[in-house]
Amino acid sequence: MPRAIVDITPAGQRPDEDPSLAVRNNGGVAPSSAPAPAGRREALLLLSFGGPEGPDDVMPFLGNVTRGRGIPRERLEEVAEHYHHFGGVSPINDQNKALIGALQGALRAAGIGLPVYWGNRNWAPYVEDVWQQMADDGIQHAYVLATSAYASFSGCRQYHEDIARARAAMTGDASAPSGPTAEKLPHYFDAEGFVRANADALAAALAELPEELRDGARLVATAHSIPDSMAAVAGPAGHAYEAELEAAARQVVDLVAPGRPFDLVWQSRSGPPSVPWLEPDVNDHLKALAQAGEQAVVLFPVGFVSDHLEVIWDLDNEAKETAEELGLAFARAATAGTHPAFVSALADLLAERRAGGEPRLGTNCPASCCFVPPRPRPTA
Ligand SMILES: CC1=C(CCC(=O)O)c2cc3nc(cc4[nH]c(cc5[nH]c(cc1n2)c(C)c5CCC(=O)O)c(CCC(=O)O)c4C)C(CCC(=O)O)=C3C
Ligand SMILES: [Fe+2]
Repeated sequence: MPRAIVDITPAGQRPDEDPSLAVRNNGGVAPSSAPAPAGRREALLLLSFGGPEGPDDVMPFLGNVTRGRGIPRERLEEVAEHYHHFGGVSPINDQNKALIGALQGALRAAGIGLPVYWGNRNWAPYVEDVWQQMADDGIQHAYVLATSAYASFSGCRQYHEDIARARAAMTGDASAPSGPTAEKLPHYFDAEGFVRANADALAAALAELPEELRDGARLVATAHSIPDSMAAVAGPAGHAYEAELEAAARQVVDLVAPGRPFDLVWQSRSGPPSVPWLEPDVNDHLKALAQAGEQAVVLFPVGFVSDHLEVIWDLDNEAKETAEELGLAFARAATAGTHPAFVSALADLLAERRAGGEPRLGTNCPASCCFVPPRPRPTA
C-alpha cells in the first residue's frame, strides 16, 4: 500500500542557508570519530530501494518512488510493463535477502556479533517500520549499509534522508527524532572486494565471447543515468558520481586487463525529455561503436550492486537486443551480488566504522552535499 511520506527538507531552502537543515546526515546524529562505546546495543541495517512483490504492488510502488519527482505518466506505465514482464515481482528483494544471509555469515566468521536488519525506502519492509522494530528489540545504534556504492542524491543523500524520516516517524515530529541513532557506512566504490567482485564478473563475461573476439571487445561500464543537475552537485565539490564511477571502472578493468581502455555510459534514463540527463545512453553508444566498426562488447554494470530489474531489463533485454540488431557480439557481466570478496569488504566497512577514526564521505557528508531541492508538492 502507498505510504504517506513525511517531507524532511522543506522546499526552497538549502541546508547551508538554514543551519537547522544541516544535521540531516545520519538522521541528525553527528558521526563519531571515537570507537563504538562498550555495551551499546548495535545492529547492521541493510537499507535498500525496495521493490514490488506482485502485480498489485507495481503501481503503488512506482507512486512511492516518483512522488514529487516529476516523472511523466507515460514513463511510469512503461516501467510498470517491465515489472509486469516478471510477474510484478522485482528481483531486488530476494537479492537483498541473499546479501543479508551472506553478511550474517561473514559477521559471524569475523566474530562481530551484530544482528542484521533490513529496510527499504519504497516498499515493505519500510525503513520506518524496521526502525520501530529495532527500538522494540532494544537496539540503540544502527550502522546503515545502503545498496549503493556511490555519491549522488539517489545513491547517498536520499538514504540519509530515509534515516531521518524513520527517526522522525518514531514520534511523528521531525524536530524530535527518536529510536536508534545511526551512522551510514561510507561509499564503497573503491573497496578492494567490490572491485574484485566486478573484475571477476568482467573476466567471466569476456570468456563468454568467442575467443577470437575477446582481445578486441570493447569494455563498457554502465551506471544509472541521473539528471545533469543532480550530477553537478554530487559530492562536496560536485560531479563525484561520475568521478567515483570512473575510478571504480578503471580499477575493475585494471584487474582484468591493466591499462585497457573502457567507456563509461548511462542507462535507465527517466524524467521528461526536456530535462538533460547524463549521456550517452548505452543503446546510443552501442550504435556508435557498431558504426565505428567494433565487433564485440562486454557491458559491466559497475554502477549497481545487484542484478535488479534495471539491470536485467535495460541490459539483458534492451541493450542486448540493440547489440543483436547491430551485429555486435554481446556479453554482460554480473554485479557484485553476494561475491565473497564483496561481502567481506562490507563486513570490513562495518568493522572500520565501529573502530572509530575519521568518518569518510558517505558517513559524514557536508551539509549541502548531493542536495537536490525537493520539488514543491501540491498541498492536500
Ligand atoms: C542513481 C540511481 C540508482 C543507483 C543507486 C541506488 O541503488 O540507490 C538507482 C537505483 C534503482 N532504481 C530503481 C528503480 C527505479 N528508479 C526510478 C527512477 C529514478 N532512479 C534514479 C536514480 C537511480 N536509481 C533517478 C534519478 C530516478 C528519477 C526519479 C528520482 O529523481 O528519484 C524509478 C521510477 C521509474 C523510472 O522513471 O524509471 C524506478 C522504478 C531500482 C529498483 C530496481 C528493481 O526493482 O529491481 C534501483 C535499485
Ligand atoms: Fe532508479
